[in-house]
Amino acid sequence: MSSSEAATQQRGHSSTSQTGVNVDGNKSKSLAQKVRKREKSQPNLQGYLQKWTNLVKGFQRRWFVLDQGVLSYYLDQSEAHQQSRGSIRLKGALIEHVDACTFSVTNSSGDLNFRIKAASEAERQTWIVALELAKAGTVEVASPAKSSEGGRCRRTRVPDKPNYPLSLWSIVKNCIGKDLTKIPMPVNFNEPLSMLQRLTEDYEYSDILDVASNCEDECEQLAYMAAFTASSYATSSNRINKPFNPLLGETFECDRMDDLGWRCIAEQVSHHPPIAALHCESKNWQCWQEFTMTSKFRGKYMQVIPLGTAFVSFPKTGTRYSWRKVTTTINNIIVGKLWVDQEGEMEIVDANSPQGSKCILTYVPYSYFGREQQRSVKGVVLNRHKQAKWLIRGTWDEQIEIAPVLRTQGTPDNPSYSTGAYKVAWRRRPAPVESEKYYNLTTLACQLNEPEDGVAPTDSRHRPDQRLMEQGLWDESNQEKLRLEEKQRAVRRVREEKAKQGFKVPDYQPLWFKRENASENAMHVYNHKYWEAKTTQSWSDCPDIY
Ligand SMILES: CC(C)CCC[C@@H](C)[C@H]1CC[C@H]2[C@@H]3CC=C4C[C@@H](O)CC[C@]4(C)[C@H]3CC[C@]12C
Repeated sequence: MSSSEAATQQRGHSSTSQTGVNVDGNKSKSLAQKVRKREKSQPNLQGYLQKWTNLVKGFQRRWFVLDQGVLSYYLDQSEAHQQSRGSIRLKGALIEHVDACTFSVTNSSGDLNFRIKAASEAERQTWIVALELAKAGTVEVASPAKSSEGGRCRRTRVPDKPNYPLSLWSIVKNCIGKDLTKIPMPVNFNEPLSMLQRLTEDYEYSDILDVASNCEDECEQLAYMAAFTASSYATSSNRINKPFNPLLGETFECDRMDDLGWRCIAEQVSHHPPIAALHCESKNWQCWQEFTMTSKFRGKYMQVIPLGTAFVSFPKTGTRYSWRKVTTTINNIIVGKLWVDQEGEMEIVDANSPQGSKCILTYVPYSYFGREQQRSVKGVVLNRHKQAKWLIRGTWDEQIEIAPVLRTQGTPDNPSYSTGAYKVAWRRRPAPVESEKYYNLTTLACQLNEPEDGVAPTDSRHRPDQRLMEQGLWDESNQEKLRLEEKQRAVRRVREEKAKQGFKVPDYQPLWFKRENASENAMHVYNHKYWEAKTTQSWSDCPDIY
């Protein structure tokens, strides 16, 4: 029996059922009546209960116990390890389903307890019933919060996507062979996020990096890295809208130090070809990447081949890794429902020594091995002597499991392994309720474009066409988009004119990144000036791009 199970039983509750919570039959009947009664006076209740059920569904293997007013969340042993920063992840999961302000999370010696803080008396009542339903017991829900504790209160959704049908084919049929970023497209196919914001979503499952940062075994660390790289594709399974192509000099900051433990800054450092540079930091790790892509539109489908490299460094273990992203294919451009696939081989290599250990991951394309293999990811971690040490299996849209290799048999060309037990290194959080109405955005994604005071004037959140689009004003947005693109072209023309007249005109100089040629592949790296500039609001060097 795991310790959590023991704890559960000690308190006189039995283990979880399918929905993660055991509801005593008789009790739930009377509670159901109670709910119906309350519902009459509180039409909102059903919504809360729906949210609650969805929340619980997401945690099938976990435990919920109500004890003296505190709803405790227990992890079984294997996950306790995986979620050493569980409070954050837990909070993240909860934020997906309920207003961020209704929760505060505390981490007490191994167990994770969360208290529910209601914003109003009505909401408090609602939670009492919801919790009673989930588990019989006396519940005490804290009274309305005076001020929101820790972290600020963030929005949890964006306006619904309006329905203005337009045929994609009618727009792109004359563009076969062209690059996606060069095809002029109305916002009807967009999502209300810039590519800078979309790339920031790579850190949605940053808790995997926190776990990896504590791995003493480099090969195990690499296995977690595999899970992390796969997790960044989760959203692409149902997000088939085009992010806004950032303007040259556009930036995006995302400071989630207070609740998620990281902050990220991104800048569009080149327009032709479009290149974005990102830098994300936390106390346990640092990540940076340069992203650029080539894309080919081939008629029925379109392929995006990302160029550029992503890096991670773990100060605690002194390790650094790098990898390149795999090819994304967007299918059914002409007819049918659009769908996205990932394919290719990804090598996560030791950035300190090329002879070091590495992880080889294969994103298996659809149709290769039939339906059961859809979206599957398989891989192996090799140590510096090329011996297999960990196996990785799973899918990029659901979960990744990892297991240590105990013995290798067979021939070098056709090895077979016996492994220890597989553990879940990453599991996707369930989609927020009704997200299909708003571009299938996750809660984090919704919060990325939330207006915020004090950010740079070049921040994606100030981009007017993107804001109008989010608000559903697509005609106005399309007009603005044309204006901004024209403004960008005008700046470029002036530069070209000057060059023609023999003036020496330097290329655009990024404000927050510098081009580094030290390594064999030149790339833009962070110059560590952004957050300092933010504290003093020194934005005078920012270009006027909107
Ligand atoms: C014609 C229109 C509708 C096509 C839309 C294409 C969209 C869905 C494609 C174009 C470029 C793609 C992105 C390319 C690279 C990455 C980086 C990776 O770390 C996560 C996925 C992500 C972010 C892809 C998501 C899907 C994407 C945004």
